[in-house]
Amino acid sequence: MRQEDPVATTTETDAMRRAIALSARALGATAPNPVVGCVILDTAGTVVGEGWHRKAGGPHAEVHALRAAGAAARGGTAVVTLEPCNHTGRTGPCAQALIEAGVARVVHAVSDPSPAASGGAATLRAAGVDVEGGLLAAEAEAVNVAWLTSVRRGRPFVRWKYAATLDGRIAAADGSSRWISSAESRADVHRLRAEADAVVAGSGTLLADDPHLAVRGIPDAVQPLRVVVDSRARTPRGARVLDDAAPTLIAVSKDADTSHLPDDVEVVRIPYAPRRPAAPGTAEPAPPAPAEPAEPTAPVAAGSTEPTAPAAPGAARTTPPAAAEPAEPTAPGASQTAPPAPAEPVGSARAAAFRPEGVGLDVHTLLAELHARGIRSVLLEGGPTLAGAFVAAGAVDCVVGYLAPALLGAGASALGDAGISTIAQALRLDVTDVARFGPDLRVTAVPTAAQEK
Ligand SMILES: NC(=O)C1=CN([C@@H]2O[C@H](COP(=O)(O)OP(=O)(O)OC[C@H]3O[C@@H](n4cnc5c(N)ncnc54)[C@H](OP(=O)(O)O)[C@@H]3O)[C@@H](O)[C@H]2O)C=CC1
Ligand SMILES: Nc1c(N[C@@H]2O[C@H](COP(=O)(O)O)[C@@H](O)[C@H]2O)[nH]c(=O)[nH]c1=O
Repeated sequence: MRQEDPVATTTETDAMRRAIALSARALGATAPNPVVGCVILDTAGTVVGEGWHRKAGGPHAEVHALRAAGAAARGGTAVVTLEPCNHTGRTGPCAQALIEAGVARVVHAVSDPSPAASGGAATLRAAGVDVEGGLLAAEAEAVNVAWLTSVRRGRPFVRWKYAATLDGRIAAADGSSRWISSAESRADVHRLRAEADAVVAGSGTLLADDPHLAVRGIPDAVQPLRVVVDSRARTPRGARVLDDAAPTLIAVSKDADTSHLPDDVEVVRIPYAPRRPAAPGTAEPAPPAPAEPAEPTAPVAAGSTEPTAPAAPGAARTTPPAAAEPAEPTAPGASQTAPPAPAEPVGSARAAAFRPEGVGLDVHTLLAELHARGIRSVLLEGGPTLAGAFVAAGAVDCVVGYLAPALLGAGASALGDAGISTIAQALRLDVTDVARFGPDLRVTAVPTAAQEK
């Protein structure tokens, strides 16, 4: 059934468009909070105040906008992308602030789905304020999709990004992959990193590429938490991901030896994944499957067995000074620091042989751990083995593929075993956007609604 269009003036619709644009300015900077924008119109419909929520713990969008409007807000309209909050968190309830400012009408786009903060519309109505919801809801939802998904699913939103040739290869037969996509595409990836709270890569990618995974070339970007999913703690001491450009977390198994890692590297222990059957025709042997009891995770400092206090929500990120983009290695596999150990083949059977349980760490527990740290959006940068595990776990909410007009004919394909063995099980997607970046195409797609769990 189609929802009734909200009753709103053209001025209010224009103001909502502006509020949505304002909210997008803080993407990647507000975790664990949503992005929110607000515009205040006076009684004549003139814009008298604007604001957006800039970071967790700081004033909400409505408060910024009301401050800018001053007395001109009285009798006016607040146009806001999310239903005003109704609770006292680190700041006071926005519904109350709007009532105290004498606002006569509130137009919001999206209702707040979080149990703690919802109810603002009812509070406003009870105080005699005219409230209208649903204006440009789809546009506002699109900007806030990560936060809204994290509230609805109780885990971070996951955007899986890869760069492939037109024949679907993400690396050549020798494992080299730098670079498949163009400089323009790679610059866009830094924007995706800046909008994410965490960037996640597997140990295969770490060992093959020695990736850096921080945001480069975007001044004032809030750096995401770099997460390496590395059951056996094979991350070498000199890995680029361990520099101080951004915080880093190494997720290892309960029994991994982390003594070689620098003392200040944060390590979290995650249980192994339960075994899942390999798709027919894949090299991965299916190990026996003892039930891994669900375990609480305990963050530990590297080389220590003592749990350390998890970072406060929203505290996982730092804002270092804008760093210049370092010169990229041009030779395949060439890195700027001590080269890491040679990579194992993609989906290595040897790696599986180490473990009596499933392949790698449990994706759900990993995401729960990140959620508990205030992470609301994850950019999964592969590689194909880890991406396959995320797809198999039903934990990919959006796919961003950069397709380069090149052919390789051999080498790893974009996605490893995802537990899909017959065409009827294909994970069908809806394409939501196609764009050009230099010579490449960027295709954005989301799982079709029918398959959403
Ligand atoms: N073009 C592109 O966009 C990209 C290309 N690449 C290329 O991909 C190749 C590396 O691919 P790949 O080896 O698949 O790398 P991955 O990054 O997917 O790492 C796979 C490894 O991650 C570890 N792991 C931990 N938990 C899990 C889990 N739940 N499921 C699966 N694996 C888990 C396993 O090793 P362990 O148990 O020892 O931890 C596993 O072998 C390189 O050639 C690289 O250049 C990589 C990323 C992007
Ligand atoms: N090869 C390839 C990509 N590879 C991805 O980028 C990571 C390198 O990140 P960084 O070291 O921070 O530049 C690498 O580990 C892998 O995840 N990405 C792309 O956009 N295009 C490409 O052609």
